Amino acid sequence: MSAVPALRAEGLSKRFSTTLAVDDLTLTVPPGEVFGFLGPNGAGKSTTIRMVLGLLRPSAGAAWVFGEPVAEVERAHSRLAYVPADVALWPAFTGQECLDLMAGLGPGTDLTYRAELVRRFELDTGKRARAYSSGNRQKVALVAAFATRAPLLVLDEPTSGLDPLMEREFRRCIAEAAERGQAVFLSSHQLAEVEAVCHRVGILRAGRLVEVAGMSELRRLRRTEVVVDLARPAPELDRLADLPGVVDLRRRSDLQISLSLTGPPGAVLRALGEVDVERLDVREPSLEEIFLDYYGEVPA
Ligand SMILES: Nc1ncnc2c1ncn2[C@@H]1O[C@H](COP(=O)(O)OP(=O)(O)OP(=O)(O)O)[C@@H](O)[C@H]1O
Repeated sequence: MSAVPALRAEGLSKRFSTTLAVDDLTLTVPPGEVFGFLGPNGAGKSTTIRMVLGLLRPSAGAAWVFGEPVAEVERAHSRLAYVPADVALWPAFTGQECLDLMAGLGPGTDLTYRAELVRRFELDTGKRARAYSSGNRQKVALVAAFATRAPLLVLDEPTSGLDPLMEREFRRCIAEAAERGQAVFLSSHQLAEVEAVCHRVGILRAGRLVEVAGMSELRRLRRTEVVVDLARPAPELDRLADLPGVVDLRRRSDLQISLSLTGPPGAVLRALGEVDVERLDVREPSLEEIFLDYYGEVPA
């Protein structure tokens, strides 16, 4: 395995008039690593990726793909495949024609794997691209990128239009890519997604990389919001506050409590099993809410 990083950024910055969209970003992604690039809307993820692709000139700093400066577009792109957040395809081409065109542009395509991916993503490649939904356009771009087996995959929020079954397929493809030694740079604003597929994650906040963490460190950011509606008052639930992993227990009324859970739910579920619960609402907070909780403010 090459010792040269798949992706390296050094002091990478981009200013748009008064907005410092990316501020002094330094990071390294070795070959074979799935790196999650996490941040709320507007944090600077797409701007970073556009600089990495050579589509946008940095105001300061530099980036390299397998040692090639990203400004050397042809050489850098011979080692990478890219899926943008908003996939645009040639409207009059069928899905198959788009795939064939993309296969001719990139670093080479494994046609057997591509056929397998078309099947797994249930992509109807006979349709014209203009008739595709945004999710289907995303699938075409994902199939084309995964089928290249490029040593670096750069994916910018690639699953925003995918349904849960396809999201599962996407996660399998990422795992397969990592097993083959490909590096993946995955931008996302979904904590659950990066938690499922990434080895390491960088958190971007208002253009600055505030943290690079392994997945176990990231899990401390994770919490579940639980709201319990009761059929009748249950004052004994006050003791939930003493259970491990329960934070911020609130009694909203005689018949409703809410809490945040940071660990396994077993103890809470057992306690709830002993009272008369009418409705249970469990949800993952958005990344914005987690930031608010963790940093005490919503990123600008
Ligand atoms: N061409 C541009 N001109 C001026 N400002 C821009 C431009 N492109 C991006 N920005 C600003 O830079 C900041 C970062 O935007 P960017 O699109 O990189 O964020 P993001 O993390 O990708 O967000 P999202 O998840 O919404 O795609 C935002 O404040 C945005 O408004």
